[in-house]
Amino acid sequence: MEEFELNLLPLFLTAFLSLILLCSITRIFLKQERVPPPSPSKLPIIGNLHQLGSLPHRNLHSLAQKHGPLMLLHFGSVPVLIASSADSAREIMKTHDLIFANRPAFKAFEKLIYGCRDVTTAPYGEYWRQIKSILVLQLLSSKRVQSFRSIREEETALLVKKIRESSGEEARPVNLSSMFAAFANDGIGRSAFGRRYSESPNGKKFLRVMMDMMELFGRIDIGDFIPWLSWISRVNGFDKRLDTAAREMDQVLETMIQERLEAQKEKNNGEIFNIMDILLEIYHGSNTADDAASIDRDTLKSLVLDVFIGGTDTISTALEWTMTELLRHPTVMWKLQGEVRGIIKQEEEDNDITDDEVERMHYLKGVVKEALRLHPPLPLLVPRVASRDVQIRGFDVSAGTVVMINAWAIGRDPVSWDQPENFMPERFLNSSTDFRGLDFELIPFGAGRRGCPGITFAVVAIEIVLANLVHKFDWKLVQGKDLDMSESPGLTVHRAVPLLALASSFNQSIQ
Ligand code: HEM
Repeated sequence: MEEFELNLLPLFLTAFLSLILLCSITRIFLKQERVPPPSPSKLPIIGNLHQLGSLPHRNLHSLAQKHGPLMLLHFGSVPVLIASSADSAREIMKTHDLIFANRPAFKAFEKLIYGCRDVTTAPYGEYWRQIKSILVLQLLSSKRVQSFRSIREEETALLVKKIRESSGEEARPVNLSSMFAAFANDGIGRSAFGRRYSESPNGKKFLRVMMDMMELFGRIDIGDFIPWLSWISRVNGFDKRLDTAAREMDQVLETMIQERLEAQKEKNNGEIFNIMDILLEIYHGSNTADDAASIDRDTLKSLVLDVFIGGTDTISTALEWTMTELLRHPTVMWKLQGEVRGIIKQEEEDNDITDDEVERMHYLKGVVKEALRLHPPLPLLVPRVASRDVQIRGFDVSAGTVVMINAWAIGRDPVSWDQPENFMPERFLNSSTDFRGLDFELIPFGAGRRGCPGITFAVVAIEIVLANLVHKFDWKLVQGKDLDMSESPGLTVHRAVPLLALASSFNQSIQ
């Protein structure tokens, strides 16, 4: 028996060693089979962070031209997938939308937005589904956007008045950038809180803190990418700035809630007409919508921030770039004026342009699409993160990889667009290509589950402003000055220098 056991030992040992060998070979073999997307070379510790520069969409576009439409970069120790073609965007936001439905939890988001309790930064899951449905079905539905029509019309009329006044008899240059910013702030302010916030002390503080927040969002916090260097943000004051902005914003929002509750008591008519009113109803449990979920106070404030952060800078930037392109392309401007002035009948000349009339302005719609193609306000959209391992266009992408989609590069991709660098709204006239998330060559609003819920709100505002500006004025560049097309760094990419133009009032009846 002993002899038998002894004889078996070498056999067991051989079998055991063979098994280990087999496992190792299989592992090596499987590892070799994993094909990561191509990567530019990186530096120790910082990875590819140094290649982002101040305008990452442009630098990533140049890198993609060398390495392909799917690249794997490393920001510090974090793998970041960059998608720069319509096909790769489609795979991420349509084929594998669920896997990429999460957002990375950056520290600025966590600190500034109540631990990511808003729709934009909340992790994908039941909570996000509930609050997104509040935004989509209650705050930004087509019906609700329609109900804000009088606000849009009044704010547009005010913009036209300001242009007339600031231009004067002698046609002084008008600063369109600052006027568009005021239009977006006041339009959203009135839709959200029922009043123009640029007029009250608390509102002014709100706008100041909001600007601070936007600046902080646009910064790279080194600790998000190289965790052992997170102490730098404590030393250089970044953490303190985040804490101060979060505290100040909370105070301002609390004051707004109190003001709104007081206003409701005074009126005592329970009339619901703005976003804060609806949110307060949901918060107090008196909302009667079928799917009304309850929300706590931090969620209420986070949703207000969603509307402000999502809507103000983006709308004013879109207007700024569209007018820039119109001023640089007088033939397009002339064609657009022809369309708008042809539809607005002479006797209505001083009346507001209606939504129905705008619906018939097909060239205007082409102009807006073309401007958003060349100048998506958020050129890298809002980052997503892979929740599990997945293959994209034959490449292996690991769970935890952050994903950035370069909508700016996709809008200029010669594979999708003829003469991509040229501003040609005509390209949309006989085309069904739209920006609502079905055509991946044009995705200024993103697509899929995490797509922008504010498209209708934004587009009707942009269209009505442009229709009025080209209807009521003739426009020229400030004499002798070519338009500087530089972009300013940040999450939302504005013009680096304000847009100045000459406006002269147009009177249809004397033409
Ligand atoms: C021209 C105007 C606008 C542009 C270009 C724009 C663009 C975008 C983009 C690119 C995203 C990310 C989409 C994705 O990950 O696929 C987004 C998300 C979002 N936008 Fe907009 N947006 C605009 C206007 C608005 C407005 C007016 C609001 C609200 C009033 C708004 C609220 C939001 C929110 C809450 C999200 C987060 C959605 C989510 O994560 O589920 N946006 N927007």
